[in-house]
Amino acid sequence: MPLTPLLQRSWQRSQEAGLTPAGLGSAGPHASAVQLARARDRHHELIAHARPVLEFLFEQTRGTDSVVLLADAQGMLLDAIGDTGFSQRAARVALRPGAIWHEQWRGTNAIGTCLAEEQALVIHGDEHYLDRNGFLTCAASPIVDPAGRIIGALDISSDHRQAHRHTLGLVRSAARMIEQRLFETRHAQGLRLRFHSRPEGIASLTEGLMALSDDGWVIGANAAALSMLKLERGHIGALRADSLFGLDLRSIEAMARTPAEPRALRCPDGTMLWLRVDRSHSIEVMARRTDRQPDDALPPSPSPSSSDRSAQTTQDRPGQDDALSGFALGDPTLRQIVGRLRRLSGAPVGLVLQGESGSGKSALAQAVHRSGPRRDGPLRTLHCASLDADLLDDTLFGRPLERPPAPGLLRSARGGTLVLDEVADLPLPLQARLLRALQDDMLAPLPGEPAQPLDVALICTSRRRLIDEVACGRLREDLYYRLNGLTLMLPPLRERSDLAALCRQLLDAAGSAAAVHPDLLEPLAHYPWPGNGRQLANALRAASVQLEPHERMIRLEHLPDDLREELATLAQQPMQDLKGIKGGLGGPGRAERALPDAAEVARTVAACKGNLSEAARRLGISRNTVYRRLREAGEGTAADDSASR
Ligand SMILES: Nc1ncnc2c1ncn2[C@@H]1O[C@H](COP(=O)(O)OP(=O)(O)OP(=O)(O)O)[C@@H](O)[C@H]1O
Repeated sequence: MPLTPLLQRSWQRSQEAGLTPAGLGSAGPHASAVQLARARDRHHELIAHARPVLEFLFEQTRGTDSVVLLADAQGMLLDAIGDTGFSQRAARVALRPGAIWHEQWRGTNAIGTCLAEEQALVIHGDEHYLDRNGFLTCAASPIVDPAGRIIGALDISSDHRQAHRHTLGLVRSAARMIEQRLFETRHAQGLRLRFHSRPEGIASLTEGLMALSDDGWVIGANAAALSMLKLERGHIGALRADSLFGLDLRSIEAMARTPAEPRALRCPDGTMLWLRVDRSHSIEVMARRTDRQPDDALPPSPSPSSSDRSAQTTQDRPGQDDALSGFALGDPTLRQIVGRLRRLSGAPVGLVLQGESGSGKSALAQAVHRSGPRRDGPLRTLHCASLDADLLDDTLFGRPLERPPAPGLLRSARGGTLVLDEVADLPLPLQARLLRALQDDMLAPLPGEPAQPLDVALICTSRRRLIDEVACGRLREDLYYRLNGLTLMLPPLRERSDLAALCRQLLDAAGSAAAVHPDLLEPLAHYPWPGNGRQLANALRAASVQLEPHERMIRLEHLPDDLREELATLAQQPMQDLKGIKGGLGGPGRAERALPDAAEVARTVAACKGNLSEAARRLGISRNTVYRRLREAGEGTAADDSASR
């Protein structure tokens, strides 16, 4: 059978992974029930949107010996629906939730290969690398999120005698349905642009969708939009709508407010557009490409200077240009968080901010204070993890009997805000004392002064979930309920869709006029950022000082060595992992020697005193894989502490 170039590449990867066509008995990798539950929890949004589509596909294929599958971006099966008889047969080759169909484990197969090749495809019969999968014919399509990242794959697997030419089209369309649902949810509140070469293509599965941030940056686009505008994923977050459509944001917003007939527009590159505004304040744009040359790619728009941007922000969001708006850069989760904080503003409700180290909890706490009615009052912070019990007591409650008396933070924050950083690190006796003060809502009087009401807004931050701290006895339950009026979980940087905007903000804050080159945004978006915003801010600061005086764009070569190294490792994964373990081609089969599991990785990291780089070296895998394994084992938080080492 002549191999297509795609199959050649995939077979080559399978071979390099140490697989042999007759290999892999029953010992293929399979997530434990706990790991599967965690993965399903992590991907709950994808699963929720995919489930009705899976059911729809199942209806289309019912009675044809088929199973419909949903996988995550690593090829782990998250959901499956199929004909009972065939499902049992499929389960024998691990076509069931928890199995991992990444090419490195199961060779050429529709799910793993579509993820590796980033395209929809069919793998039929003996095109599968492993003989045992030869009875299957499978069609799969990647699923891409609004930020342009592949987040999973959809697959229909059938008995190879049931191969049908239309299956690939069906899977591809179904994947688009899921992507559209994700898009609508993630960008329900923002401005949305809809493109098509024909007016009747609007709202069809082939429409281009684009979402804009409040200040006009492109923060989401589906594959059709990128293809119609000849853009790449890296442009998401790096372009402004006005540079694409020749319309300033005010005009777009004005149209969004008034229902109107579609309006013709000509883009700067000659593309004809029709713009229609609907009542739900989304915008529909119909695009007709004119005689643009194929290589006439849209140039990335130059980033406006920070002064341009701040001027525009002030104009575009009257009354909203406060410290909190610095967190609404385009990521839907953060936008929702900011919305909830604005509604909370000034209410006497305890606020708890949870999130990984460096995800911006302290920065957000400061922004809450600066944007609320207590902004003119004091802002104080107590770092509960960094002081011993006596010092904490003195710092929080003061030393009233001393001459002069030391007031303590509870008193000095009166009329303002007190941030309790890592509140569960307060020793239990101090927690009891704090609870009493909060319940009394009064401060013990200083000598010669009357007792005073507390009058302090409390914000607690924690890297761990406070409810878990209660469960393990580190935080008093009664204090927890007193502190916890509204709990918000900040997303880790790797899950945010506003990386480009955050880079600009951090560079601005560092006083740098530099910008991140669009080509660099894609690798940065795939990096897991264990140190979150803190790590990004440091990397950008370090990179910006590497620029020559005539340079403005930060590129790969300007990044710190360790980050560059990790990005390079990441670019080579998963094959790099395999090489580290197997010593390249010809090594023993995957079934005999697997990647170290999460427990082994956790043990090695502990032996290396939390130094992830050293653990990676000892295990012969990349640091990024170490990090991923720790997260699988639920130990990401512990690793965060040492991740910057
Ligand atoms: N909107 C933002 N999102 C993420 N990071 C930000 C943001 N704004 C600023 N940062 C950067 O991230 C750094 C870390 O932020 P911050 O100290 O608030 O994190 P944290 O979650 O409180 O971390 P830790 O738990 O380690 O104390 C800041 O100093 C800043 O450089």
